[in-house]
Amino acid sequence: MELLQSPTVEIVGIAVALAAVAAAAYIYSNKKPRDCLDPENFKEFKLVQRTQLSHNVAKFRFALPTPTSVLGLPIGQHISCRGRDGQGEEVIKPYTPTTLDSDLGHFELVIKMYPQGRMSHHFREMRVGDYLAVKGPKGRFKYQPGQVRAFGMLAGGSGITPMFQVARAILENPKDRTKVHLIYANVTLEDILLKEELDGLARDYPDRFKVFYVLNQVICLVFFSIFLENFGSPVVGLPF
Ligand SMILES: Cc1cc2nc3c(=O)[nH]c(=O)nc-3n(C[C@H](O)[C@H](O)[C@H](O)COP(=O)(O)OP(=O)(O)OC[C@H]3O[C@@H](n4cnc5c(N)ncnc54)[C@H](O)[C@@H]3O)c2cc1C
Repeated sequence: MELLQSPTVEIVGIAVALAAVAAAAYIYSNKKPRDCLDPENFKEFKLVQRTQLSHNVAKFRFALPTPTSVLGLPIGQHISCRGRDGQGEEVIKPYTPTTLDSDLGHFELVIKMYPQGRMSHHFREMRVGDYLAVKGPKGRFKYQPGQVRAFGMLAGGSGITPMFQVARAILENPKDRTKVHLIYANVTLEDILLKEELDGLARDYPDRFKVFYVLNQVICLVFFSIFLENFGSPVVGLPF
């Protein structure tokens, strides 16, 4: 009893308690959020939001286990998604999320659904509350900041999603000074995926990001404007 009441013991006790609190706070603040992907096994993620972007394109948002969880996908890599086609047969296809690990608690896929596409059928049928089986990360390419001075990217249709993922990661990293030039081809204006987001990047990072849209139906006009923008003078003698 006497010992417990001694002021020296009390001070030591308080110091020990404070040190424990400080250590806990340090460990908590340095704890890396747990990755949710498993490269060997499919894991199920719940569809929490589905937004139709055009007649055949939709954005799917899937919840991660907690609001602070991260998917854990290295920049430049993709995931495998498993579903069932119109005949009920299993189908597995690769997709690149448009979200990064800086987006906590969820990940998003922008999917173009083809009328006869097998996995397209699965996504077309998915409703909020359904689960998607996902495995990953997959792929050999992993982006490291400063890897190159500038990226020249060429994408068509839904091939934009890997480019968007890498471009976003580069541009949103204030320590990365890499430049990105993207030529993005589609059939019509309505087919351009993520246009608002790409235009947003071009607006926010004018010195580091340039996007050029190429359309089948107005291809000459677009090449003409690309030429004007880059060389500053009208093109003479082109065959159109
Ligand atoms: C690394 C990577 C990332 C990708 N990321 C994305 C992404 O983020 N978003 C995205 O939308 N796509 C992405 N893709 C493409 C995706 O993997 C699929 O290829 C796409 O969704 C089509 O798959 P599907 O099973 O629906 O079509 P499939 O069944 O493979 O059909 C492909 C095409 O053939 C046509 N077709 C199929 N059957 C017939 C038939 N009997 N007769 C005539 N035509 C037919 C379909 O209409 C379609 O045009 C990515 C691909 C890769 C390699």
